[in-house]
Amino acid sequence: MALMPVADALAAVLDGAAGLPEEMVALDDAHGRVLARDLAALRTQPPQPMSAMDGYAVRAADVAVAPARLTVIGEIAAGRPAEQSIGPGQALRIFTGGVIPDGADTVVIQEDTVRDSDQVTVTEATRPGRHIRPAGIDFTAGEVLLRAGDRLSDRDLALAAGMNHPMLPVHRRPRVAMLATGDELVMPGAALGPGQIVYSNGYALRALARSEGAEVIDLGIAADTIEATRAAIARARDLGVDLLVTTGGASAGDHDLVKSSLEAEGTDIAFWKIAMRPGKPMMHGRLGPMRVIGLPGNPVSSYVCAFLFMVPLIRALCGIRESMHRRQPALLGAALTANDQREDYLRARLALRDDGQWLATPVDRQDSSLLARLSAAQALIVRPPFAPAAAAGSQCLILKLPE
Ligand SMILES: Nc1nc2c(c(=O)[nH]1)N[C@H]1C(S)=C(S)[C@@H](COP(=O)(O)OP(=O)(O)OC[C@H]3O[C@@H](n4cnc5c(N)ncnc54)[C@H](O)[C@@H]3O)O[C@H]1N2
Ligand code: MOO
Repeated sequence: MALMPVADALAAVLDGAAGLPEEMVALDDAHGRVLARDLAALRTQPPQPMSAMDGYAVRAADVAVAPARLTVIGEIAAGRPAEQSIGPGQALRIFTGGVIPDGADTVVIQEDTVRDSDQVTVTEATRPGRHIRPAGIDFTAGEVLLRAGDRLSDRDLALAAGMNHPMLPVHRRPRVAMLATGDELVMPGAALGPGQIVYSNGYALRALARSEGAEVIDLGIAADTIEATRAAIARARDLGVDLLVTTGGASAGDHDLVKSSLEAEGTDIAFWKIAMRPGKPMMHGRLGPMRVIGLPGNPVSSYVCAFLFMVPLIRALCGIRESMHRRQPALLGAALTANDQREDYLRARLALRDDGQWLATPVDRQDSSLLARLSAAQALIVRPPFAPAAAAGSQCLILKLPE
């Protein structure tokens, strides 16, 4: 199979991916979830005109000139509206959030008054409408304030509560199974034998998938045999996950068994090998309703490919409207040589210049096994195939990595 352009590979991965079925969740469980339907307010906020200050509800005509002496006929607190209305020469003591009584059309703050038993002297003249929040100034019943495809922020939850929704319709989380392959892998903390490598990839990939809203099932590490790899693939299929992500065993070596195992289980492979660096031996396919992303084993390759392909796919399955990463302009912090046929994703440090522009400086080594450089990077510099040499200070495009 020829190397596939990155854009075509991404289109293939996202083909037909849409929000999973809807479920209702309580507000406290809805943070970061994606709304499955537009959400209209069930009430008007505020429902009636309310005072924004502690003071006195009065008739503006009575306090157009100061000082003005008025008779206090009662008190209004938040949640306890007045039963009486006010007439000429009268005032009602009111507190923040209290409903403006009939007859009143302005509020005088208590700092501008002197109280003497049931009399109050207003010391500053005022005008109509002061310190009154009109009914519906925030929103009105029936108004659509949150939309299908919005990922719910912390502020959105407060708004949804204010709209009087105790539960929200959200898309089901995608279930993502993660499978590592490689006889050389041992768990962190173990004593390593000759040639052994600490299993690291899964920690970044699982955190990345979870932070995008997926529920992750860890299938552990499969031994480098067709039988073990096939059994793990079959397990993912039987669990009914939406996506299986494998790492390692993707390239051309005698022990790279993922592609043949996927095919033996009946996976329809859409592509294998992309024109990108890092991450050339990446594959994608479908096994019935389960999507499969086969990531290369090199730690940087697996992460960069997961960031570029798995993240938009998880977002699409979560139901997010805009699932693609956005490239941003930056200035190059170092000169680059001309690129070859593979789209390059260079790990780079980011600095904000005094003029507000980002400066993206590639880390000193770009080998796809270097975890320390990946961890030090905050962005990827994207270089199209055959990009000409570029001078330090010239424009480039970056993708910011998660913080
Ligand atoms: N003849 C060729 N050789 C290679 C090619 C090629 O096209 N022709 N492609 C190279 C590229 S590019 C990459 S990337 C790697 C990817 O290979 P695999 O996906 O088969 O990965 P492995 O061989 O299984 O592992 C590579 C490397 O990464 C380590 N590894 C694997 N899994 C993990 C893990 N979960 N945690 C930490 N480290 C892991 C593994 O020990 C190897 O060192 O192939 C090139 N070769
Ligand atoms: O794609 Mo590999 O990731 O170049 O090392």
